[in-house]
Amino acid sequence: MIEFKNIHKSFEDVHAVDDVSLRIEEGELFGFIGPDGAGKTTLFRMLNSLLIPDEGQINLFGLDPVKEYKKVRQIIGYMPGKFSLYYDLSIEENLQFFATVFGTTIEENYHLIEDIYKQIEPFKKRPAGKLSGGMKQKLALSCALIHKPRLLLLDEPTTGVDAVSRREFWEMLQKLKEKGITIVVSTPYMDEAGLCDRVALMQNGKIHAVAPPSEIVSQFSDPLYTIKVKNNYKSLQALRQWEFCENVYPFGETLHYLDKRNNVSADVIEAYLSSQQLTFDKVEMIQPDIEDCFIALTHNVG
Ligand SMILES: Nc1ncnc2c1ncn2[C@@H]1O[C@H](COP(=O)(O)OP(=O)(O)OP(=O)(O)O)[C@@H](O)[C@H]1O
Repeated sequence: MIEFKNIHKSFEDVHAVDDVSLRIEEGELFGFIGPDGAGKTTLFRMLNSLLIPDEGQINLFGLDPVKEYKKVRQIIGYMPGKFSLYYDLSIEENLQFFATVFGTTIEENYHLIEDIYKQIEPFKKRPAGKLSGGMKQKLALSCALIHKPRLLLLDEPTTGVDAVSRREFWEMLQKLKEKGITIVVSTPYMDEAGLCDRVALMQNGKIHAVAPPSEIVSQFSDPLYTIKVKNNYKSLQALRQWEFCENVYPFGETLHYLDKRNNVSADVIEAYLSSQQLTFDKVEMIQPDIEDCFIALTHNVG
């Protein structure tokens, strides 16, 4: 079990992590979801003993990362946001290096990385600096796993990686979870939230919700509308000025709209848009996804 109790960390006047308390069970695939600057990296760096909290305690499988940092570093496989690889070393040399640092050998834990490593093994003599984003990511994951960690800590592992490699990466994480490794991952991509057992929605150093993704979505009870308009910016401004508007935001190529009244129909919204001389395709009630929930939870929160 991993437990954060009232964790605070500031950098001068920035509250990077602001009173975070939560518990992650052993064997979970747990995600921290939040935009840049939410505090995810700072939280991860305290968990793996690279930063000391200003206040609060962390319990990592019974260890205190401040007092027992040497033991903590042995049981964590950390993949930082910026790639951790040595670019002048080849694939094979990078892996060898990480195995040696942790006092193990590639052979000893090869079974753990086999599925991932065999995809890059044909290029094992190539320097890490000459690999594609997806290949670097697979190598970094292999390096983080080579000492058979109890916790795999992955800080934005899919940022800057193409869509196919992102999907493959999450499939690899599911397989590692089946092997009993606890996985804590951060991501700014809301669509990846649905692939975690539970997620924490984080912004401005605070956790706004912790639950399985399906539960977060099911708690969203307000009617939500999608509006396809010709001019998103003009329509956004007009809707924001409408007295009944609870919230409106761009969502892909459409707008998502919430009304202060509970029983408003799409026709009423269409009538308002027409009265403002705005051209639209249609207004439809839709089911929210995790991104809508994130926006709703953090709406009006400083
Ligand atoms: N060493 C530091 N010195 C000063 N400010 C910092 C430092 N590290 C982080 N911060 C600030 O703390 C806040 C949280 O940053 P953090 O890196 O933890 O967020 P994040 O969610 O990981 O986002 P990102 O993807 O941008 O790293 C940001 O405002 C950041 O500028």
